[in-house]
Amino acid sequence: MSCCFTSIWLEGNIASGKTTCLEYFSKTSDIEVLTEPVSKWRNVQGCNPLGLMYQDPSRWGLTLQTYVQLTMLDRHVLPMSAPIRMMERSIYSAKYIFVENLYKSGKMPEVDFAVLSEWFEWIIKNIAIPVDLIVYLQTSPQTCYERLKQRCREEEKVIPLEYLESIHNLYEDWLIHHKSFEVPAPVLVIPADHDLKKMLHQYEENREKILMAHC
Ligand SMILES: Nc1ncnc2c1ncn2[C@@H]1O[C@H](COP(=O)(O)OP(=O)(O)O)[C@@H](O)[C@H]1O
Ligand SMILES: O=c1ccn([C@H]2C[C@H](O)[C@@H](COP(=O)(O)O)O2)c(=O)[nH]1
Repeated sequence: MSCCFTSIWLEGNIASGKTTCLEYFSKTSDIEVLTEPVSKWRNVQGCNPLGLMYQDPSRWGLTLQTYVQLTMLDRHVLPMSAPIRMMERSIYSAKYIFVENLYKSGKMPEVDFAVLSEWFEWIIKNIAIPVDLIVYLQTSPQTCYERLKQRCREEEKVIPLEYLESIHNLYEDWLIHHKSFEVPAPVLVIPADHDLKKMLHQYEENREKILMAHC
């Protein structure tokens, strides 16, 4: 990343508290916050690829993940409007976590995985996607399961604990154990099973590390 701009990705399991964390940092001047375009994934020209994927992943996984890849890329290439950008997830986690999970669990046909993989490889080879720091909100799958139920997003009512465990394991292999894929920036791990008050305290404690990421 250039010396004037800092790009941070906020990664973590479903309902780990990413949006809540971004809301907190959005109050800081000089920080631009980009949330995941979930509303688009729930409504593209009147269709709901997120809901379809949860109902029938083998049929609709490719459809959703193609659209996720496009909309995340669109976020990554948006010109920055502040010196620091905090962005919820990335085109990398879409591929390394969610596509990988569909494929590994036998719910994405080999041909769909191959097409998505070639698209992804082309994108990261040909389009600059800068990142200075990855902040990983590390939670237990059980915590996410409870928060997910509390949030009560209609499409996600079918998600079992095992799904969150798979996503968790893929995140841990990628960002903690460095066992699966390239990690494109240093990782700051923030334990995130705590209540909101303690989380806000931890965000304050880590503020400098986050904001000075490119220095
Ligand atoms: N530290 C926390 N303790 C308890 N509930 C939380 C905490 N952080 C977030 N939540 C709640 O959990 C749910 C998921 O949080 P959210 O920020 O939307 O997660 P994500 O963006 O990672 O999916 C929301 O209902 C939110 O209010
Ligand atoms: O590549 C992706 C990214 C996200 N999803 C799903 C997972 C959740 O149901 C929603 C949004 O995630 P949050 O963690 O609540 O922000 O989108 C996916 O299927 N594929």
